[in-house]
Amino acid sequence: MAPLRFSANLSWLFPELSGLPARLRAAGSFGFEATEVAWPYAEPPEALARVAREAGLRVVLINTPPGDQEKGEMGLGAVPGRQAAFREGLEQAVRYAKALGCPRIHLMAGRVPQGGDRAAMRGEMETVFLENLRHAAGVLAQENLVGLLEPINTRVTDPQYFLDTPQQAAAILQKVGRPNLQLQMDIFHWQIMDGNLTGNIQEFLPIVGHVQVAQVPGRGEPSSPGELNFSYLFQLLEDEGYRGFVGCEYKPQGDTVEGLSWLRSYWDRRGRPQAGQ
Ligand SMILES: O=C(O)C(=O)CO
Repeated sequence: MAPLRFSANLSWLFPELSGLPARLRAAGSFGFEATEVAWPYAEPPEALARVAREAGLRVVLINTPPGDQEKGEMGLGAVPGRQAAFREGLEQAVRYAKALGCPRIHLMAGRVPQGGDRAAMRGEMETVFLENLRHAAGVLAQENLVGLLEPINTRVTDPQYFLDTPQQAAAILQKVGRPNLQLQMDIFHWQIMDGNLTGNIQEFLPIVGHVQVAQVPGRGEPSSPGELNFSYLFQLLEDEGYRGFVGCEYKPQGDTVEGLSWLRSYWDRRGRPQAGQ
């Protein structure tokens, strides 16, 4: 089986470095071939693309903008009344993805609006999400881009988030029925919501376009103390033939590079894919 390919999530890694350019350089120096950034929008895309190129890095995932974070927004895809803002954010994300050569965009669903009742709003929010996803799939297809839906756990991380299980996301993807919309599997969130990782990974991997990892419950390195056996989970992903990227989206428990010893060990044991493979 081919070794897994890892991506440095620079919205989480290298917090000891200020600014995305410095984090890009640090990720390249460590030996990553790829990075992902939730919201790269504070920097001009061409400047970021230059730094990434100089660092020998591909950018493999960005998110649609969060919306008005001061009003508690965390994505707009399923938020009633925010369709125009979602479409504007999608256009911005597509501009950045094209400049960065980034093939995937996480289409953030967003939260049940403050004061709203999840059960009462579920139908309306799903209808808005389906409408926005059909639009997004068409826009992305023109640029040969993939849109991703990520369930985020509502037990701990984000109780108001609209999309919180792979079952819900898969049902929405089924309804939209566009091949360039896929599932973003964040193993941290899946463990917290349901456990049953072997069963869920095997069931949903065929529609997965990106994976992210962090230990549970502390959201630290895969090697940090916690519930998950990543030696087993990485082997499972290899055995199941997963060929996408695995995003290191975790909170370093100390110095980022020291905390990456688990990845050095993986590369020592499994070898490193050649860049561009
Ligand atoms: O919160 C997360 O896990 C995300 O990946 C948001 O993009």
